[in-house]
Amino acid sequence: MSEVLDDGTNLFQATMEAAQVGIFVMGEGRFIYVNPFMRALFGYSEEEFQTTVGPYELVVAEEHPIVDQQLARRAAGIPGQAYELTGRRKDGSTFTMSVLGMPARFGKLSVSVGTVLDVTDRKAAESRIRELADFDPLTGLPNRRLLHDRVEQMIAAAEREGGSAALMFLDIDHFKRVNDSLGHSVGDELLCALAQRYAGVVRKVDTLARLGGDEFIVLLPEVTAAAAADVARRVLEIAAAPFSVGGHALTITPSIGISLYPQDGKDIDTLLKNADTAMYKAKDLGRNTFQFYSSEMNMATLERLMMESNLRHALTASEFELHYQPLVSLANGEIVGVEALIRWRHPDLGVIMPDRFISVAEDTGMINPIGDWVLFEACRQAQAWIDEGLALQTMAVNVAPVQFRQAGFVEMVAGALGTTGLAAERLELELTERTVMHDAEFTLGTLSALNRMGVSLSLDDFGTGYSSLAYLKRFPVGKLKIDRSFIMDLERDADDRAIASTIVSMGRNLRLTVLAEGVETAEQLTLLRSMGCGMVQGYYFSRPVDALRMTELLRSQPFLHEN
Ligand SMILES: Nc1nc2c(ncn2[C@@H]2O[C@H](COP(=O)(O)O[C@H]3[C@@H](O)[C@H](n4cnc5c(=O)[nH]c(N)nc54)O[C@@H]3COP(=O)(O)O)[C@@H](O)[C@H]2O)c(=O)[nH]1
Repeated sequence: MSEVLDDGTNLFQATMEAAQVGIFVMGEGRFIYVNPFMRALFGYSEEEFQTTVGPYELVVAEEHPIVDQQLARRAAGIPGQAYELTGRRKDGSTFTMSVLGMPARFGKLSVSVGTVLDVTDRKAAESRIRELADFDPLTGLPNRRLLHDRVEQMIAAAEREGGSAALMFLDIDHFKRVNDSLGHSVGDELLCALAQRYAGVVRKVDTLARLGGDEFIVLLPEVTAAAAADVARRVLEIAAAPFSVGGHALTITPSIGISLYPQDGKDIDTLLKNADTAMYKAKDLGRNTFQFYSSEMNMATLERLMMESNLRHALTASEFELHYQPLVSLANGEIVGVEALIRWRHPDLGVIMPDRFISVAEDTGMINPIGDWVLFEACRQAQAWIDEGLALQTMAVNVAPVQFRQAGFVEMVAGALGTTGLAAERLELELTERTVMHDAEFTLGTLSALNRMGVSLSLDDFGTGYSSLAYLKRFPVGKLKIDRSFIMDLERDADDRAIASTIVSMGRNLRLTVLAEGVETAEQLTLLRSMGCGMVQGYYFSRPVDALRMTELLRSQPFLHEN
């Protein structure tokens, strides 16, 4: 086929044969000329190129549309630019090639002249360079440069969407000793094994990077402090099991520092610096632990973690107990009921008040079994007092929102009453205004079912949320408890007096009992009585007391003379 182009000097032939690049001439979609280098590159003979092998045979099937496109452009006389394709040899093996085709004319013949280069090695080298630029060669993890990019991306997204993040600085305690005593290759192996374990703890969206030496970073986008603490705890756990490296069983511990975006820094350098400072705090505290940069976060998170891990145990270890506070009738000073209030008697920490653990119990789902226990225990105690002949009309029990909305709540209440023998009319469930108004139609169904059973319902913390008066009329509620915040300054604050008095009148008009919470002084009592409030509860009469003391109060009825 070379005769078509040969000017008779053999110069063309010699040049083509010496070229270390594939050169081809194509016309009407088939090869007119292919130089020896190109024939060797693809493994086809000159004859095969002349007869059966066209451009499609030289490229993997998925890239045929690109071939179509390029052929069309050359046919239209459009000059080409080098592009990359996956070449396919006669033996089926593939390689990356760079192809450049140009439209040309030889006499009357319109052709396309092109070159083909095998760029497989160059591509591999480029990717290796990229890898070296972005990844740590020992562990294959992102390096400082790539971490920098990821943090910047995270900050840009968080600024747009108001998100949060945590940056965790992990440093192996006494790593130098491993290198010094067992050599660097054992140290390197240990780092790789540790990196693999760390990788098992983080999510896909997180970045685990190695800064160098024994320093690793974990970037956790979209996490709360508690979730970051949870990850840190898991990192400590997974690092604890011994490593088997170079024939040695090695046990290591990390120290972890955590900085939070945006409160501890709004750029990578500040976040890294503060996480590093926190990591040193962790080392100072004896190592194998984590620390937040800000100390308040440590206290809050540690307390929460302690609560979370101890709450479940507390129930089975019978660490909860109920205290009771009298509900006093203003008509005659009689203790007509009691409110059951949970206490956690922790073996090391002493008595923990509900404000410190109820929200944790709600978040972890533990509120359901705890709430069930409270209900059962309160019913049992109420029936025990009644069996003793004590006049107890009402046992009031607090119900958390999550507990109220759990499936089977009504059945659980029925079960507690059935097991303990307490009459439903003696049980009063206290729900906050917010719980009740959250999903009013759902609430209405549950309240009605409880009401049909004979259980009374009371609206706790009344005045702090916002009740729809229309719903208030429809809900089968029997009592409003004026929130303590309105009673606290009753003597001094005219607004509080107006609010309390309005709630009392509204309750009376709706035929509801009104109870004022948090009564601490005789003056408050006098004011509430003048407003026509029906019931009171507060330290003025008694703090919450244990069952034994409450038995004495119920027996002695010491406030009858307060009337
Ligand atoms: N879901 C559940 N919530 C519960 C349960 N037990 C208690 N709680 C809720 O925890 C909050 C704090 O309760 P506690 O520390 O027991 O405080 C109660 C009283 O001690 C306090 N009180 C009563 N009188 C006074 C007073 O004169 N002054 C004053 N400073 N405090 C007083 O009020 C709390 C009772 O409040 P309330 O329930 O609104 O009637 C509290 O929100 C409890 O509801 C439980 O078993 N489950």
